[in-house]
Amino acid sequence: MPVRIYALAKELDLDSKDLVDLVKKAGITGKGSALASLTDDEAQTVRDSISSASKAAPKAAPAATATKDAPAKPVAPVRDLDRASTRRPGAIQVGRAKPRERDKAPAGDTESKRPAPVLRTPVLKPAETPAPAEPAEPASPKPEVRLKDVMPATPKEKPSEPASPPLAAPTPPAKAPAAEKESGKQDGGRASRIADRMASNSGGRVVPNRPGGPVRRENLTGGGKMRSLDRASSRASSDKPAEGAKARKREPRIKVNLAQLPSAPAPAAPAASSGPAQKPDIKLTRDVIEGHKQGMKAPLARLEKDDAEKKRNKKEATGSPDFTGRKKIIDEDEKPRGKKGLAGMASARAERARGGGGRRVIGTGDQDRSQLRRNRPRIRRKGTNTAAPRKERVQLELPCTVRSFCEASGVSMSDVMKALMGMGMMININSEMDLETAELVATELGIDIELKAAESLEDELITELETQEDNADSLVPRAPIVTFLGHVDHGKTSLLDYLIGINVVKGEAGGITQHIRAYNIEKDGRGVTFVDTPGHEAFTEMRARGANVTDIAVLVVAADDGIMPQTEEAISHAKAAEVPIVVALNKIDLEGVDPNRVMTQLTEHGLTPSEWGGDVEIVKTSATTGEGMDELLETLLTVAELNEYSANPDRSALGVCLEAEQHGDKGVVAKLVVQNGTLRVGDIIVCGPAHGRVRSLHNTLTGKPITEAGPSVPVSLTGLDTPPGAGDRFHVLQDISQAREIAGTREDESSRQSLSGITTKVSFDSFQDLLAGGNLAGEERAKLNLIIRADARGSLEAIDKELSKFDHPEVELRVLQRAVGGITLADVTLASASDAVILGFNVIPDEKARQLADQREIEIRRYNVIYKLTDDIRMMIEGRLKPEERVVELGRALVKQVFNISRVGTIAGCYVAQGSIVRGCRIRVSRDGRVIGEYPLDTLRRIKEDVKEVPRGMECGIRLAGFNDIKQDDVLEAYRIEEVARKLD
Ligand SMILES: Nc1nc2c(ncn2[C@@H]2O[C@H](COP(=O)(O)OP(=O)(O)OP(=O)(O)O)[C@@H](O)[C@H]2O)c(=O)[nH]1
Repeated sequence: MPVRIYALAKELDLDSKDLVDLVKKAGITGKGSALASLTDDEAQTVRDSISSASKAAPKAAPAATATKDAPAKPVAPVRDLDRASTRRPGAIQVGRAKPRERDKAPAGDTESKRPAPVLRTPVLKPAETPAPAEPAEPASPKPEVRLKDVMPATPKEKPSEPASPPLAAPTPPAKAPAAEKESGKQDGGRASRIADRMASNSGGRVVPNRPGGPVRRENLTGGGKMRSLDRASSRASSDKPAEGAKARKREPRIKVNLAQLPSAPAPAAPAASSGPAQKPDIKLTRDVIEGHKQGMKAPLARLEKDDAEKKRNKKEATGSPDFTGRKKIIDEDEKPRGKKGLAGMASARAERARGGGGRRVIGTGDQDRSQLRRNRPRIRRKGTNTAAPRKERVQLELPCTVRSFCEASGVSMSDVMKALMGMGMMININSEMDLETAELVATELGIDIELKAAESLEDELITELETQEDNADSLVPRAPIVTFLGHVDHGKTSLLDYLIGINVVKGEAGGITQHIRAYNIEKDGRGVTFVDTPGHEAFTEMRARGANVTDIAVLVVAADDGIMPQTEEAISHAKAAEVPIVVALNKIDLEGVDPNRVMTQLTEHGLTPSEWGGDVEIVKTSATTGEGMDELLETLLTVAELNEYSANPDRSALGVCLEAEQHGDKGVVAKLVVQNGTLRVGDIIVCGPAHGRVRSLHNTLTGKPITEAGPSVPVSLTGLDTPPGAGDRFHVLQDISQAREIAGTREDESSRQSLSGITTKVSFDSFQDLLAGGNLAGEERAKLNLIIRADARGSLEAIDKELSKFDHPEVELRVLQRAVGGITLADVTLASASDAVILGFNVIPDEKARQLADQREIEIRRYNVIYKLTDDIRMMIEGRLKPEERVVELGRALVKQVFNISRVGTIAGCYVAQGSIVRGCRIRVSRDGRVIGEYPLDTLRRIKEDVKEVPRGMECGIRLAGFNDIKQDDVLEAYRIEEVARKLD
């Protein structure tokens, strides 16, 4: 019976990828994936080649010292890795840090009671290797992994403990063959094969312990007890004291030496304060502080000055006349009391000047006058700026109004308004400023601004739910979610119907899938969830909304049709989603079909069948006869098993809405897929702009009510207030008011965005900017996603060849899709979901594609010369996109009739369908979606009259300069070339 490589690898306890390599080495070709099947003979060949390699491996001999009489050997058991980690090619495989619960075996468990633990052949250092059976064969010169690296010491182990005597002496070499035979019987030589594999994988550097003997934990650890590798190895090496000592010397042991804590003296209690708390001698008055802020000198300087003045006044008071015209200042203490006459009058005036308060007048200089001014009660005048003092570093929460900006920054309202007007913005004080405006104003006013988006409930709750990591112990395997993609009528729905045992095809209007269907079925106790979409746009649309619900994509290709345009698109969409692809080569029952032709086509599209040495599984199916259906299901389950899809059913549910509609009687019915957690009736959920309490859940296949839905289960749900969109994610919350608030905020946000048309798609300019700004620094290499459409396969190949020459250390060009033909809606959807730029070579977008591209701001760059295309990419990468010649589209006209007039040429009678046709413009002629040429407009006439412009809805006659081969139904696009300076240069 044929056996899959994956299953054989399991049987041999090898990594599937390693076995694929071994199969190749064994001379069996066309088995490129772990899912490929081997016939009995091939499987036997592989087994034989592995065992012969094991015999040939020189490193096998040393381990032959092991016998069943020597249960404790210097061998380190290495636990098998998580299967996920073994999938990584080339990874050094060491034991899992924390074994899963199901992997743990109770101590003393016997081999027969528990499933055989998967043990890896140990790898020893040469010094630690027991005496080789055949001394002539050299030990590995350069060990790959050390024992202590692969086996952590048990907690009980004392690393510094001297090596104890060996538990069992190495078996004499003479006994080795018998031992090998004996042990080989026990496990069918599996360990031998593993040993061989490791020996061969490492190019003979790895020394397996026992090529023929069973590798059991009990054997290795002395009756089930874990033993330190170090100890085991030291025991082994103790047979050869010199070598063992050397090994010990080389192998540093881990010593845990804890330094003794110094006996620090107890901190002395603070001395009790003896007196009252000390108070400052001098208290600066408010005036002094204020004055100092305005540049007034320190009080000491002032006191010195006062002192000097006092002395001078004293002199003057003792007889010298005041020639300076200044008022004489007399110290109160020195004032001659009871003076009469002039002196008395002067003193009385001085007294009045002092205000009679007994306060000392310090002086009458400018400084004093300003102080007097400051002492006056302040009068608050109308219109005075009351804003907080201007700050340098401003923190602002977005969204902010002009008012809140002023308040936060301390800048006057008039200054902010002036700055806004200077930028051509006439907004009022309560207007909201977006991030960009706020930054511009801040720059204009020289304020350092730090803008903080206000933390919303969305961030707080939803982000937390999305990023919440599940404990490894709580994860259980879940059913894979499988999506069918392919060209129309290739049999997606029929296949799904057959698999789930219903017949939907007959019921479909016009035989075309109109709705997304999702069903969960069970096969041999394992579940699979199937999703059938009306087209790959729906699949990609979901990705565009960040809801990549698919685990595995089944590409359905009808064997009679082969790869069709929509198949090509589906391939690109599945590849862009980065999910495993399984091909169902359907309608294989039809007569005369040639599977090889389709397989060749698939190879050309980068999907090499596993039977041709690639890694894509191709299953020949017939939805009519049922041929290959079991194999398809089996393949899907195997892929799922290899990928180990898991989820935590014990957390609150989250998932994706596939579609929703308003029913007259039931209200909103939404079809959801639970991706993680369990959804229950009564749960409060928020899904896009909708929220509510789950009123009912129904099985999507049987329609029966259910109370809960676990991971990967699709359900029909009622209870939401409004229909969410396809691809909207749902979350379960604890509080209905929170759900309401989040849904409301989303609704507001989406209407705000649809009004402002904000999108953040990538363009050459923005990409160049990101590169220049180092915003992509986090990534190893910035990826520029491209979708290429060309007029012919030859052009595509030429473009491919040119693009392959780009080898930039920082930028990786990733072509998501390359196809022949005009730019379609699907291209724009894919570009939108994958942040790609569309490059059209001699092709034009159709009307729907153009509209969607405008709406979502997807950049479509069109070229008619290959070197211009490659030049643009090169210059963008090098950050020197020149001011470009931008094509300004003016309008398009359809050729209704053609008139050939002798001596005049061909006149196209046209109807202007969009924009207008303007004199002096250039005309691009397209036929069947392909550009066939670009020519200057020669004559533009309306009813025999030369006119300057013909607007939309009118008819006109057009003659082109240098082109007379216009045909009916040609599309004429009028454009003008403008030189536009690049935005950011
Ligand atoms: N002979 C033959 N006919 C098939 C097979 N599978 C599907 N068909 C027929 O092909 C036609 C299209 O099948 P559908 O299952 O509706 O194809 P589809 O890909 O789902 O089409 P859309 O829903 O339009 O995307 C139907 O008439 C089927 O009966 C097959 O394996 N063999």
